[in-house]
Amino acid sequence: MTTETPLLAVHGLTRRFGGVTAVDDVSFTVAPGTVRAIIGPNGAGKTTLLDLMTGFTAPDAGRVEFAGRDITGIRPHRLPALGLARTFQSARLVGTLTVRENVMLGGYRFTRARFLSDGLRLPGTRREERALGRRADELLEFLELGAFADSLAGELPAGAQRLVEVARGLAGGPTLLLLDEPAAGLDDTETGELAAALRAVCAGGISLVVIEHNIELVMTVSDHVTVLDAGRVIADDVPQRVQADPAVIEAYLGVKP
Ligand SMILES: Nc1ncnc2c1ncn2[C@@H]1O[C@H](COP(=O)(O)OP(=O)(O)OP(=O)(O)O)[C@@H](O)[C@H]1O
Repeated sequence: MTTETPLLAVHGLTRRFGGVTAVDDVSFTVAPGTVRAIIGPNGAGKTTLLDLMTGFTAPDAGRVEFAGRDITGIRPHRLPALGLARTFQSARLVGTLTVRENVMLGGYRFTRARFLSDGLRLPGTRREERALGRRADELLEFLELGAFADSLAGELPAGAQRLVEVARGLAGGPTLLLLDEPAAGLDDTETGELAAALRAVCAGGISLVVIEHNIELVMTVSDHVTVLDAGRVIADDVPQRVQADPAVIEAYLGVKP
């Protein structure tokens, strides 16, 4: 891969559900160490697009390349080993586990061999677990969450929980992390802290794709923004230009500016 090669390239992705084209010929790229936000009104196709990029849904047309390799239709559990991780709106933290344990969960590789060695508690497994714990502590320090490592995740404020989800996403050492509405339910202060953390992650060389409704977060963290409406890309530009784009304003507000 050359420095010009995008880390992620989405070409003409299309997915229909009956008469609805949820994602309609969508293309974009993500360069190494950059942030691309995907925004759009409710029902625009954002979640379907994320599912298409991560093998949870098969496309009717188009393809996805990651680090120069075609990953279209790949089984989702194979992605972490390639360096692609994802957070889920529907899979928040395990409230009854500590923050450290939650982050460690993101680093496990669930294979048949692993299942057996874990069950037998072999020495290699214990070594690996200690390494995962150290990695979790490093990530928590990096995200300024070290003081919470032994707290139960369910007892943390919403903003800190969302940062722990980012740490869990990073635990497997991805080069690309896809975040599904990381700012949902956060107040302005918490959103600002999340934005700073995401910029720090990116400065460390990790690329991000962020699906988000919170425009404040999108404007602060993104290098590029893709705007979807009814499955189609209606804008693809830097945040300042997207914010001023008449088609984007119309899609969001339902009025011509
Ligand atoms: N499994 C499915 N079966 C039928 N229709 C679906 C399915 N998944 C999504 N759709 C439809 O595809 C379109 C895009 O949905 P999608 O959830 O991807 O949008 P979204 O931008 O993520 O919306 P939101 O912001 O509300 O989460 C919608 O019209 C939705 O009803």
